[in-house]
Amino acid sequence: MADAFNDYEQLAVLPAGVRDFVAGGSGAELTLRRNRAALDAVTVTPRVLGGVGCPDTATTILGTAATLPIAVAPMAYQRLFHPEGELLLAAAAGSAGIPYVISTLSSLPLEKIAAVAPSWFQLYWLRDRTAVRALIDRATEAGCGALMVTVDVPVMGRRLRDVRNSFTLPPDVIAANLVDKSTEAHSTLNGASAVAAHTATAFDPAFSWRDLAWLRSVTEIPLLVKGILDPRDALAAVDAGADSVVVSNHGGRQFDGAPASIDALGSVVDALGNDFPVLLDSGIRGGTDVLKALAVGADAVLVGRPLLWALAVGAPDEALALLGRELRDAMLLAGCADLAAVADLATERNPWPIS
Ligand SMILES: Cc1cc2nc3c(=O)[nH]c(=O)nc-3n(C[C@H](O)[C@H](O)[C@H](O)COP(=O)(O)O)c2cc1C
Ligand SMILES: CC(C)CC(=O)C(=O)O
Repeated sequence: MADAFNDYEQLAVLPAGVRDFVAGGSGAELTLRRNRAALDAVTVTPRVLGGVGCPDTATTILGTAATLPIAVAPMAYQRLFHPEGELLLAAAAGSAGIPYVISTLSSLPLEKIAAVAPSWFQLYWLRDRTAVRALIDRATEAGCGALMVTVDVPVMGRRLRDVRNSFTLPPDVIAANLVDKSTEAHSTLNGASAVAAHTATAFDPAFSWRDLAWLRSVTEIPLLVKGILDPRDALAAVDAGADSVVVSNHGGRQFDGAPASIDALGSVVDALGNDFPVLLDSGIRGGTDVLKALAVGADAVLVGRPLLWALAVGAPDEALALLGRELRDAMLLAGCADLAAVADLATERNPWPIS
């Protein structure tokens, strides 16, 4: 049993290459580290004597009712961490009452995952437009409640840990949704990362606003654009028909030099206005981080790596229960009866970060 949501990284027993694939970032991992330093540097001034008692964490995210302002971030290849992979994590999300986001690169077919819990589908933009269309249709048919299109991976960031490890997927972990390309991440060329080689052939590096407008024209499903950091791009996403944006630097795995997501959040919220739904990810490691993100202006967060470590331990349900408890504790300590009160808290970026 873990004591804190962030404990599972220590508890997980995984091959070194898999551990590095999860923990690593791109380049010198500056943005990866910045995510944590910036969240640590945010201070929130608590309110007192509000008679809170039992804080209410319930919300609605893009029309989906959720018990917490949290969704499971889309993450590829979850059978790397547990034989049941996506099914176990999605079921835990379903029991916790929060949305699970199925990755384009899930290691089980999206239909099987959507059958165990209310899910959204994350879309990577493939060179093959017919394949993109097929994924949208399959996700819709499977009952996915929203489409989250990822816009910060024209190509995978150079993950030096994966390159140095010549990281490849084991034979039983496949990209189950991609009919022709499901096993391409299994062999390396010249000691490169096989995952990087696969995405370089599969993903369209020229993905553009015009494609996003096309996507909007072919589906009425709620559309989230994941990977926004600049307020001008946030406005362009809204122009293209997005229903929400996810402020994200992909957990420091893409452009190494990007700001921390929490530092980019304020200007995006200012540009879009308080009523437009904005999500955030990258660096959320506990209930206090969730509260900070909401106090700075997010409506909800995506939680990433800690849930993969928890999956490896076989305890994603316990992890989500802990995260919920941490959020309720943080709300009580900060004097917030509900999430509207969290949005009203005063925040500052402390010039003397703790670490
Ligand atoms: C192992 C791993 C796989 C990921 N796969 C995807 C993916 O398939 N699609 C996607 O949009 N983001 C993917 N991401 C990024 C996450 O959705 C999220 O943006 C990131 O993990 C947030 O950072 P954090 O984990 O440090 O909180 C992946 C992240 C990790 C660690
Ligand atoms: C295989 C990758 C493109 C999946 C991903 O988004 C990531 O590892 O960050």
